Amino acid sequence: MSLLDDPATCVDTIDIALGERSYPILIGQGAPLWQQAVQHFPAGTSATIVTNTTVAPLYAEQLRAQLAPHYPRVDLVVLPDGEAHKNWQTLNLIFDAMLGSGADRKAVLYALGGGVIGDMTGFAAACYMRGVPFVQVPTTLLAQVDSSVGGKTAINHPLGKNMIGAFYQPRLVVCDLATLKTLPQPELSAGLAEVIKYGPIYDMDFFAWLEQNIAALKAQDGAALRHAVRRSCEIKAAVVSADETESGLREILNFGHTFGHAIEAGMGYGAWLHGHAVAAGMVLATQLSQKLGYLPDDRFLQRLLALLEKAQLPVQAPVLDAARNAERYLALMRVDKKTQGGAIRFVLLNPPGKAHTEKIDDAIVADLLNASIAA
Ligand SMILES: NC(=O)c1ccc[n+]([C@@H]2O[C@H](COP(=O)([O-])OP(=O)(O)OC[C@H]3O[C@@H](n4cnc5c(N)ncnc54)[C@H](O)[C@@H]3O)[C@@H](O)[C@H]2O)c1
Ligand SMILES: O=C(O)C(=O)C[C@@H](O)[C@H](O)[C@H](O)COP(=O)(O)O
Ligand SMILES: [Zn+2]
Repeated sequence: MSLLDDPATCVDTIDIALGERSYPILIGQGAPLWQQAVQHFPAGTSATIVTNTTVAPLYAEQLRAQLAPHYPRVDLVVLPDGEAHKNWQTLNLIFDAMLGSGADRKAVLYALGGGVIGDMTGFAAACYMRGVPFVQVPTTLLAQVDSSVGGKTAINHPLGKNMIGAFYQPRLVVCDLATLKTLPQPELSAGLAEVIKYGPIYDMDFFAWLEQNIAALKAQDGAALRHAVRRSCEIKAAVVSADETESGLREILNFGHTFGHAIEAGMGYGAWLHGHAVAAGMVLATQLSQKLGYLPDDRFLQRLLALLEKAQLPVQAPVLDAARNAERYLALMRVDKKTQGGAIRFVLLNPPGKAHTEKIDDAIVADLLNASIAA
């Protein structure tokens, strides 16, 4: 499909190739999208829509109307909204509702919302009666370009982000671009951070396209958004299809996240949006790449800073501890899932467009943090 096709009717399909766990990502809007989506709904004895208090009044009835002809029963679970609720207590609300309504192991879960709902619903699907099918219906830009794809599901632990979870793939991802119209600006920016991430780790032509089109994206131009969602999903699909469970290549999707997750946990979950923390984390990871000699000069850093600022994203990481800031960051980052034998491993650029992961001495990272984060 080209950008010239009618955005109101065309539906893009991207396939995640994982053998028997393969599934399509459908990108479009309204009736044409859902006419295709229904053909991929998993069969089941019931459907349970999991959503939150913000998204339910906006889109739950629309989704229920799509599901009702296909399932004997459609249930609705409405969770509290926010990253602070991505925990065991909230996860249990899903199990309580499913057991209470008699959902059996042929039940199908539908995650309707952003990444928090998607990650928790996916984890619930992985666990309920040892595994039931689930479908992602992402309604934030971040969820459409990243979290709904690839099967990482999790809840947070006070000591670390996404620490309890499973790799568990959805059966289908349905990205309805029309839902983005109600997204508040800070959430749109948060999604743009993960879109921008795909440039330096994989595709600098896409980064250049983003530099040219950032104003259109911020203005929610339909064709620009569709291209950004499609290209992001293509890149994520290629990476996940090559390395489903992050034994190597998939780590590049964590660019900026070693620092970013420390910011989220250190500031308290919900104080910094995930995408905002990733933006500040990408700046630090780029500075680290430069400090290690992988970037010849600061030209890419300056381009990244300019693009993030135009996307209304933070470029300055916060102080987590006034007295011992670097030590606090290092302690939080040591819990990162990429850490091996106590050594923190960072995703670095070498050059922009290509990334690798490497153990870096604490002293080098502490120097960077002390220089980059004003006390
Ligand atoms: N599994 C993965 O691969 C992966 C990838 C990236 C991020 N994540 C996780 O995703 C989470 C962040 O996701 P997020 O940025 O979508 O945050 P979110 O899920 O908290 O959603 C952001 C806010 O937007 C609201 N919202 C959702 N859709 C809306 C709409 N259409 N209109 C108006 N409001 C709407 C939500 O209720 C919430 O208040 C983090 O927990 C992060 O760790 C996971
Ligand atoms: O899909 C992946 O792989 C990613 O790393 C995508 C990230 O944007 C996402 O935030 C993910 O949840 C982080 O994974 P984690 O394993 O570091 O918790
Ligand atoms: Zn992320």
